[in-house]
Amino acid sequence: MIVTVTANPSLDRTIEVDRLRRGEVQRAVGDRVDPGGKGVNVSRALVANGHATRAVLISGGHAGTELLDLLAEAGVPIIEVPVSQGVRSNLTLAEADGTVTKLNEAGPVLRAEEIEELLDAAIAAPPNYALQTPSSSIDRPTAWIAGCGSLPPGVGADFYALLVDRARETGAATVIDTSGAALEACLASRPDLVKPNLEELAEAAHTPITTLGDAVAAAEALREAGAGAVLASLGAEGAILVDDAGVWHARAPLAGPVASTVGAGDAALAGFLAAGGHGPDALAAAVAWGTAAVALPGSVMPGPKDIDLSAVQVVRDPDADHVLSSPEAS
Ligand SMILES: O=P(O)(O)OC[C@@]1(O)O[C@H](CO)[C@@H](O)[C@@H]1O
Repeated sequence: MIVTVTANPSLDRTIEVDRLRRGEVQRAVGDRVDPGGKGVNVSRALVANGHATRAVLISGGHAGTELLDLLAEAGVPIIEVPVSQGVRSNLTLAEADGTVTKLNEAGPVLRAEEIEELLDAAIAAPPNYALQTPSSSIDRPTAWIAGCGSLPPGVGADFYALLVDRARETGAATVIDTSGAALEACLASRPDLVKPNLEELAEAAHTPITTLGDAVAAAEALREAGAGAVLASLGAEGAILVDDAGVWHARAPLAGPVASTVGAGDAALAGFLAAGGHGPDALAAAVAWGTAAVALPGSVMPGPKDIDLSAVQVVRDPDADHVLSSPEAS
């Protein structure tokens, strides 16, 4: 069972234009609405591939109602924590050449009691972690709590640190996918895994990253600060996994043109957890799921027919001098 926790979910609106011309009135050539927020996307990807999950999220306002309706349509089991202000809407402007401009709202201001209810809901679902995960087998956990995404106003940067501390009491393993102060603050609580993208990794390690060696060194710095393992998504360059057992790099060729990079990192995390959340096979799954997501519009999550594990190449101790290309958008 993989429980995702999204403190700042969103209704993701995607507007497609041939080419964005700032300051002009333009007609969209396409549009779509997806349920959004990083943890929500991880749960959507898991459901699309037949894995057990629950999405714990806040809900409120018209956007929140629409978000819950879309999740029900997609068959995503949810635990909602009603809040007084409305869930945000995030806007993606997608141009024909693959350029993506993303405008994310800050999100609703949460009250102290709403934050507490969200933490309680995360820990309460499901109630039988201890049965699923003997405390000594954290290397191969069967239950994960995944805290994903930005934190809305009113939520302290220590939210994920609190989540990790409380999750530990349940026997579940923890993964945190966030950025900035929230990522740095969670490390002291020693999450089992963190999943930054390239920019988030560089920011958290306070170092520029231009080569694979730089990325591995930054991941090691996050491990020294408390993370058990680091799964870093590197956009077109695939992903690296750095843990107690070693360093691996995996990548896969794109199957077709880039439709949308939004949510690709979330699909990658879902693939990693679905494949056991540990080791090079899980890394290969992460890259297969993430690569499949890039070929799909908006933040559509890939299903089994989209995912090609055989196209992924995994290398142990990759070439540290390899210069990385484009950063990931998410
Ligand atoms: O503002 P955050 O929480 O960092 O990111 C939110 C978001 O951009 O992440 C998902 C893609 O990863 C989208 O569904 C959503 O709009």
